[in-house]
Amino acid sequence: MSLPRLVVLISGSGTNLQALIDAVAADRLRATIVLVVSNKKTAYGLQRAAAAGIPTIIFPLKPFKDAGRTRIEYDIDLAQKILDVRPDLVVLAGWMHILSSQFLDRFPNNVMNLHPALPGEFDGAEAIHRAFDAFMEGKIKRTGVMVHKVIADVDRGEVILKEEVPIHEGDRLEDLETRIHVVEHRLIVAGAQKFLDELVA
Ligand SMILES: Nc1nc2c(c(=O)[nH]1)N[C@@H](CN(C=O)c1ccc(C(=O)N[C@@H](CCC(=O)O)C(=O)O)cc1)CN2
Ligand SMILES: NCC(=O)N[C@@H]1O[C@H](COP(=O)([O-])[O-])[C@@H](O)[C@H]1O
Repeated sequence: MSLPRLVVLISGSGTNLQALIDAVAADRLRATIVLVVSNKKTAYGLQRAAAAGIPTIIFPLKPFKDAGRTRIEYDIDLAQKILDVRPDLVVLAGWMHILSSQFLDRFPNNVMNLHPALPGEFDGAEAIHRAFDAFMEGKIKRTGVMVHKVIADVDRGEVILKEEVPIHEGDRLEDLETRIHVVEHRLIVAGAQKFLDELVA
């Protein structure tokens, strides 16, 4: 029986992609990563994929904008490139574009996102910084990480896994970022495996 096929979308360093790569190599994630797509040509995650022998596509939005084309057209082209490799699951691992319904309609119930916040808190970009600011204002004592299904409503899809992350007195932002990234690297693997197990159940 062939392994489930993952496509991973990135925009940056790719430490969460690396966690997936390492988990597949160590047989802690029963899947194969068949493609990595980045919207940023400078994303270090592209180097991580290449080092692991994983095909990559660099697909920036700017050429579409420069040609007077829309984000919807971008999303439709992006979806087709991904569909061409027949994924079982698309993982957003630091993918920093909001995906339109025209993209999501092509992937019913098999897009997953990692987000460094708890459900209903700090949706969107810069979640860790915003949580740290809320802590410094005395509003929260903890934040967290979640893996969720992706719907049009940003970061509001069904939660697959979540984990609280404490914020300690005296923490600097980088202390919280480090603590969160450790949880992310574990949760993205566990969340992908749980998602795949539920797909075949
Ligand atoms: N339809 C959905 N698209 C995406 C989701 C989602 O849940 N539904 N998750 C995000 C990831 N993400 C938070 O987890 C997130 C990433 C980026 C943004 C954002 O405001 N992006 C800006 C552009 C930023 C940039 O290009 O530097 C934008 O798209 O205008 C919000 C949330 C991935 N997509
Ligand atoms: N809203 C989505 C979001 O903020 N995603 C965040 O981007 C970073 C990607 O790091 P990486 O490129 O090292 O995996 C991670 O912290 C991830 O939670």
